[in-house]
Amino acid sequence: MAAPHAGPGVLGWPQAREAARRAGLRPLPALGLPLAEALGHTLAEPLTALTDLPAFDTSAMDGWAVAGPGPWRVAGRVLAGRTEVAPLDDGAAVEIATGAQLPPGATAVLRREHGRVDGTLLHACGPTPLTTGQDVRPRGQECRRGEELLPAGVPVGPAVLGLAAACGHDRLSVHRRPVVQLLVLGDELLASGVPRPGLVRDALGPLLPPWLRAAGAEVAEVRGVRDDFGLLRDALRHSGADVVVTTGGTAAGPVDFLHRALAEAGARLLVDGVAVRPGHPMLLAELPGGRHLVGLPGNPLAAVAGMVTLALPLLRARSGRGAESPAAAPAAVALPGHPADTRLLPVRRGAEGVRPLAFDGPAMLRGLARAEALAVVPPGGAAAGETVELVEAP
Ligand SMILES: Nc1nc2c(c(=O)[nH]1)N[C@H]1C(S)=C(S)[C@@H](COP(=O)(O)OP(=O)(O)OC[C@H]3O[C@@H](n4cnc5c(N)ncnc54)[C@H](O)[C@@H]3O)O[C@H]1N2
Ligand code: MOO
Repeated sequence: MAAPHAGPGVLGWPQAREAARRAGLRPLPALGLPLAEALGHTLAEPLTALTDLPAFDTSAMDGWAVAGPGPWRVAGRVLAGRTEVAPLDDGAAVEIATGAQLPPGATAVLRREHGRVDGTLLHACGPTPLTTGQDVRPRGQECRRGEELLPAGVPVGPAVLGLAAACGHDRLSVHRRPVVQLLVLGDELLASGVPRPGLVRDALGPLLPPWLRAAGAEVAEVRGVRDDFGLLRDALRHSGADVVVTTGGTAAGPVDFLHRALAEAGARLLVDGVAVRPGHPMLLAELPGGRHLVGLPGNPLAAVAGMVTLALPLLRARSGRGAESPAAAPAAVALPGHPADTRLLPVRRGAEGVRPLAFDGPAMLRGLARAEALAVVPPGGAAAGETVELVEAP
C-alpha cells in the first residue's frame, strides 16, 4: 500500500527498472588501482594494449625451430625467457621450447613428436608435410600496440585482470565502487540460532551482501535496526553511504516507519511501489547529497525482487557499468502470472526451456535457492513455448 502523500505512484516493472538505472547515471569518479585491488571494479577507460601480443614471434610447441625445407642441421637450443636469439641460416634448426622467442630466419616449428634426429640431422616424420608458419604464434597475432581490447564499463573479473597483465598494465583506471550500507529492520529478527515462536532468522543479512559485492558495490556496513522511528531516522540522516539499502518496513504495518523516516531525512521518492509480484511495496528515494536509498520489502523473495528491479540497475549505473545484457528463454510449461502485475518467478533451465520451481511464495527461499534465473512473467501469465525475459538470481 502506498503511503498517504503525493509521490511518483506505482510504476510498471520495466518503468521502475529504467527509473532506477536513470537515477544512477552519474558514475562515481575514476581512480587508478593496482591490478590486485581492481577486482570487482568497473573499467573507467577502455583497456588498450601497451604492446603487440605476442610481443615477439613465439614458438607454440616444444620441438625445433627450422629454416627452409628439411632435413636440417641441429645447432643449439632456445628456451623460454631468452631475450637474445641468434638468427637461423637456411637448412638449420634449433631445439626450441613452447613460449620461446623464434630465431630470426626461422620459417616454422616442428613438434618434437613429428621430428627424428639422425646423427646431426633432423628429419620431419609427421603425418602431414610441414608448412610455412606452422606452430608459430606471430608477433601481433592477438592484438597490436594501442589497440582497444575492452570498452569502458566492463566489470573487472579475473579474465580482465589476466588480459590487462598480459598486455602490460600494472594499474587500471576504474570507477570508485558505490559504498552501500545495509540496514536490516525488524525486532523479530534473530542473528543466529533456530527460529522460535515470534522470532525468525534474518535471511537477508546473509543473502544480500555477497550479491551486492558481486554487483560492484563495497558493502561498508550491515546493521540491524530495531523497529523504532528515531533510530531509523537517525541512521538515514547520518549515513555516509552512496546507497543505503533497507529491508522491511516498506508496507503499512504499525511499525513500518520507512516512509516517515525518509520524509524527515529530506528524501525525494523516485519509485514508491511497483506493479510486480512479489515485492510490490519496494521503493527508491534520492537522499540529500545525491545519495540513494533502496527500500526492499521484508519478505525475503520480495526483497530479491527489489534487488533485481531497483538496487542492481542503480548500482550498475553508479559503478559505470552498462545495462544488463538481455537474456530470454522459452517457457517449457505455462508460467503462472498475476492478473495485473508482472511476476518474477524462480526457474531452472531445461532442454525445452525454463520451468518454475515449487515454494515460490514471497516469504520463501526454498525455490530460489535452486533457481538459475528469475523469469519475468507478464500480467496474465506466459503460455508454454512463449519466450520470457530472464534476470539474474542471486
Ligand atoms: N496491509 C498491507 N499489508 C501488507 C502489504 C500491503 O500492501 N498492505 N504488503 C505485503 C507485502 S506484499 C509485503 S512484501 C510485505 C512487506 O512488508 P515490509 O517491507 O513492511 O516488511 P516487514 O513487515 O518488516 O516484514 C514482512 C515479513 O518479512 C519478514 N522479514 C523481514 N525482514 C526479514 C529478514 N531480514 N529475514 C527474513 N525475514 C524477514 C518479517 O518477519 C515478515 O514476516 O508486507 C505485506 N503486508
Ligand atoms: O510483495 Mo509481497 O512480496 O507480495 O509479499
